[in-house]
Parts: sequence; C-alpha cells; structure tokens
Amino acid sequence: MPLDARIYVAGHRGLVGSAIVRALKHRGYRNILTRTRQELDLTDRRAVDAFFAAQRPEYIYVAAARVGGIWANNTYPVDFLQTNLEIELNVIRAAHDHQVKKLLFLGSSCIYPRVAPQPIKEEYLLTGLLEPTNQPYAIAKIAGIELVNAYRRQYGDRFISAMPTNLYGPGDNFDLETSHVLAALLRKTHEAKVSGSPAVEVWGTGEPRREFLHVDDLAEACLFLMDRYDDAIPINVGVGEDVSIRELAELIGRVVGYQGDLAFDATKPDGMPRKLLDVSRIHRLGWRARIPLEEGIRHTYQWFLANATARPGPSA
Ligand SMILES: NC(=O)C1=CN([C@@H]2O[C@H](COP(=O)(O)OP(=O)(O)OC[C@H]3O[C@@H](n4cnc5c(N)ncnc54)[C@H](OP(=O)(O)O)[C@@H]3O)[C@@H](O)[C@H]2O)C=CC1
Ligand SMILES: C[C@H]1O[C@H](OP(=O)(O)OP(=O)(O)OC[C@H]2O[C@@H](n3cnc4c(=O)[nH]c(N)nc43)[C@H](O)[C@@H]2O)[C@@H](O)[C@@H](O)C1=O
Repeated sequence: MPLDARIYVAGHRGLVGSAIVRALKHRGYRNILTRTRQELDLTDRRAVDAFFAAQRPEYIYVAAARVGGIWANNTYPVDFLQTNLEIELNVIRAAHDHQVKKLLFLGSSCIYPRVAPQPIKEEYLLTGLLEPTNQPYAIAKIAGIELVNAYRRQYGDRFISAMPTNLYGPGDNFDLETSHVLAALLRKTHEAKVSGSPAVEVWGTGEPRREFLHVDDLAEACLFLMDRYDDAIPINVGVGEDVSIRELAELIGRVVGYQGDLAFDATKPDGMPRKLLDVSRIHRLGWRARIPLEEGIRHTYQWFLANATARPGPSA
C-alpha cells in the first residue's frame, strides 16, 4: 500500500483495530479513515454505502464485529449471529460496489470443528461440528469468509480472510462477563492480590488448551497479509504453541505477584477442548509472531494498571 493510500480501519477503537492503526501510523501511513459506532453504525446499510461513496477508501481492514468470550457468546447468540452477519454484508458489499482495491476480513479460530485434529490446518474448515457455545458467532464468521470468496470468484475482487487465534494485549476488554479468558484472569488475579483474597475463580476445569497471540503481532500480520497475500484460503495467524487454562492462570499469578490459590468452577463451560492453529502457511510466506507469552502478559498488565477503567465492555 502506498503511504498516502486511503485506508479504512473498521473497529478502530477495539483491541485489534486500535493495534492496526498503531502499526499503520508507525509505518508512516497518513490517510487512515476511522469512524466510531456512534458515527457510523455498520449494521446500517445506507449509512455504510454513503460513507464509502463520500470517503472512497482504497484498502479496508474489517476489525469491527460483535466480539466476546465464552459467556457472552453463549448468552447473546442473536447478537453474535445477526450483528456480525449485518456488518459483514454491508462492509464487504460496499467494498465491492465502491471498487476497493483490497479488503482483509478477520475471522476467528472458532470457525474450525470442535474436535479438529491439532494443530488445526486451514483445510479443516467445514469438516465437522462446531463448538456449541460459539456456534452462532462461528457461523457468522464462516459466512463472512464465504462472502469474501464469492466476491473473489464472481468478480475477481482482491478480498482476503485471516483467522487469528485467541488474542490479548493493550486495549482488551476487561469486563468480567464479556471478556476473554486472559483479560478476565489478569483482572481477577490483580483484584485478588489487592483485596488479599485467598483464591482466584477460574471458569471450567482448567484443562482446555488455548493459543494466545499478542495483538501487536496480529497487527503486523494484517499489514503483511495486505501486502503479500491474495488467495481464497483463509490464512491462520497464531504463534504455534498453546497452554492449558490452568497453566495460563499460574503464569498470570506469577506476573501479577499473587500467592493465592486457583478455584476452578466446573459449572462454567470449558468450550473447545483445544484450539491450536497450524501456522505453517503464514510461516512459509515469511511472517512469524515475535512476542513471547510471558512478555506479552507483562506488557498487558502494565497497560491494565494504567488504563483499567478506560474501556467498558461491549453493550448487550
Ligand atoms: N479478541 C479476540 O480474541 C479475537 C478477535 N478476533 C476478531 O478480530 C476482530 C476484532 O476483534 P476485537 O478487536 O477483539 O473486538 P473489540 O470488541 O475489541 O472491537 C470491536 C470493534 O467493533 C466495533 N463495532 C462493533 N459493532 C459495530 C457496529 N455495529 N458498527 C460499527 N462498529 C462496530 C466497535 O466499535 P466501538 O468501539 O465504536 O463500539 C469496536 O471498535 C473481530 O472480527 C473478531 O472476530 C478473532 C480472533 C480472536
Ligand atoms: C476468541 C474466541 O473466544 C471464545 O472462545 P474461548 O476460547 O472458549 O473463549 P474464552 O477466552 O472466553 O475462554 C477460554 C477458556 O477459558 C476459560 N476461562 C476460565 N476462566 C475464565 C474467565 O474468567 N473468563 C473467561 N472468558 N473464560 C475463562 C473458559 O471457560 C474457556 O475454557 C469464543 O467466544 C469464540 O467466539 C472466539 O473466537
């Protein structure tokens, strides 16, 4: 992308969108378009069309979505299915109608079958049943991938999809109901340390395994893919290593300096037993994650301490 290209980052106040904007600015891009949800509701087709007609973006990162952890996904299935379908339809259709040069759509590793062989290769998509706690969200994301590929096939549009693994970092959502596990445990562990609580509550059995990618690494991958990738296969973006939720909770305890115990609440769902992406495709292209998990958690904890109240959770 030339440095004066008009680049629209949809969802620029979120975890991913804010990291993409940071990375673009760091590289010297000077024509970055952003709109908050209040300024442009992406579920409003007419408003989206008017925005594209007026602003004529040339490149788009689609990082706007209804996003949340296992509890939010399980509790608001309509929002996770309907809002995400609407955003995808409106943004991808407008990108085609207004001749956008390239679009990157962000999916998620939850699109893959619940019991896929590990590590999960891109070609396992649509080979088995989905995890019930996030099936509506996963189906919306699969529809987004399909729409991207339909535009590629029918019109030759240079639209691509990337599938990140579980993310964390500065700008994450620390709301205990709607957040993902890493942000939730960081906050709970910090609060337990401050209040002198004897244990931190950890949902589920602690046995599921997850892979965690720092959002600044993801942002670098998104810029890399925008320049280097042009294929219908939705490409995995991860670190290639995972930890159990128990190991994650213990690591967070060390980073925060908390001496208490872990109390597992097995009435809460575990979700997918394991979600480790096969990242050999993106490695072959020449990109790999750089930020080790412990360093990334330390960095995120510093951000949390400085900004903990800066961001409310997504509204229901
Ligand atoms: N977080 C994770 O662990 C993972 C995320 N992803 C994907 O990355 C993408 C970004 O996720 P993440 O940054 O974590 O999510 P966040 O919740 O942090 O950010 C989502 C952004 O979307 C915007 N948004 C939501 N609804 C609308 C709407 N109706 N109109 C306009 N803007 C809207 C929000 O805008 P506003 O701030 O103005 O409300 C917000 O900036 C998503 O596609 C997600 O599926 C994939 C894998 C893992
Ligand atoms: C990114 C991804 O995110 C979601 O999938 P998930 O990986 O299951 O999400 P999660 O981060 O919320 O949980 C991971 C594991 O951690 C356990 N866990 C322990 N204690 C807490 C806790 O306090 N909060 C949360 N949220 N989880 C906890 C929790 O029980 C589970 O076993 C999907 O919505 C999906 O849509 C998606 O794309």
